[in-house]
Amino acid sequence: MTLRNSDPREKLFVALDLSSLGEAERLVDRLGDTVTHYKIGYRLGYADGLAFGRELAAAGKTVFFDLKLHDIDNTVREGVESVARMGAHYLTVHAYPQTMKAAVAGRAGTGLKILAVTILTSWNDLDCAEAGYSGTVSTLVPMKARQAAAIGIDGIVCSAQETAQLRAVGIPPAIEFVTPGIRPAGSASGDQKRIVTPADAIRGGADRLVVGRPITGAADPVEAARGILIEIHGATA
Ligand SMILES: O=C(O)c1cc(=O)[nH]c(=O)n1[C@@H]1O[C@H](COP(=O)(O)O)[C@@H](O)[C@H]1O
Repeated sequence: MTLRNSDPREKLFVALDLSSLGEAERLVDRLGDTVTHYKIGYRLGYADGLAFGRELAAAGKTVFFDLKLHDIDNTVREGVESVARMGAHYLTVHAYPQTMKAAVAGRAGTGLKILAVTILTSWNDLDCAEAGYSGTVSTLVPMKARQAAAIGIDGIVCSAQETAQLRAVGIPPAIEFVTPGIRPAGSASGDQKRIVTPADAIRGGADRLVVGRPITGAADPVEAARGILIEIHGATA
């Protein structure tokens, strides 16, 4: 294992789900070198966060734009081309075959990695049924992950509850497993329904953990991030 791969910070994306640029800048300053990987989603992204993401990338941070794209092929491909020019490292799309194919075409020749969101970690089997799916989480996530792998997607977003099963059904190690729904023991689950602790996520084969409120909502975010990094380090083989 290389030194770089053994740095637990490589495995933690902090979700900057904050309401303003000022708040995000203050948190990033406070976290300093403790955190190297950031995710920017709807809340901050639509509040000048995309330009901030570009600045973070220029400052050497790894930046994940969580835009969860899903639209007609042309719009997805051209949108991905624009994101690739912003210097972000990761971008999410929903794991529908046409959307994933368009995203892979849009990022061709760039360093941008496309992550496919399978079934949201805030969903359980009842939510899948309500949305019109005939399958369950345990059948839909592998189906979508296989489709993503065949299309050439770089990573899969799922719960860490599913990662071991996905490797067992042949999703190759080159495809990263990026897992939200991470909750340190004793922390509030909020709207997340498929939660896993940081240590169990790593032991189960997650490559990267996405953590928002357990860090952004903590009285001491630096201490919360450090606690999660210690758990990741302790669980890394
Ligand atoms: O694509 C994502 O990042 C994502 C997918 C998913 O299935 N579940 C999920 O929670 N997320 C994101 O991961 C973050 C989780 O935040 P917390 O629940 O606050 O830790 C949020 O920014 C979500 O938008």
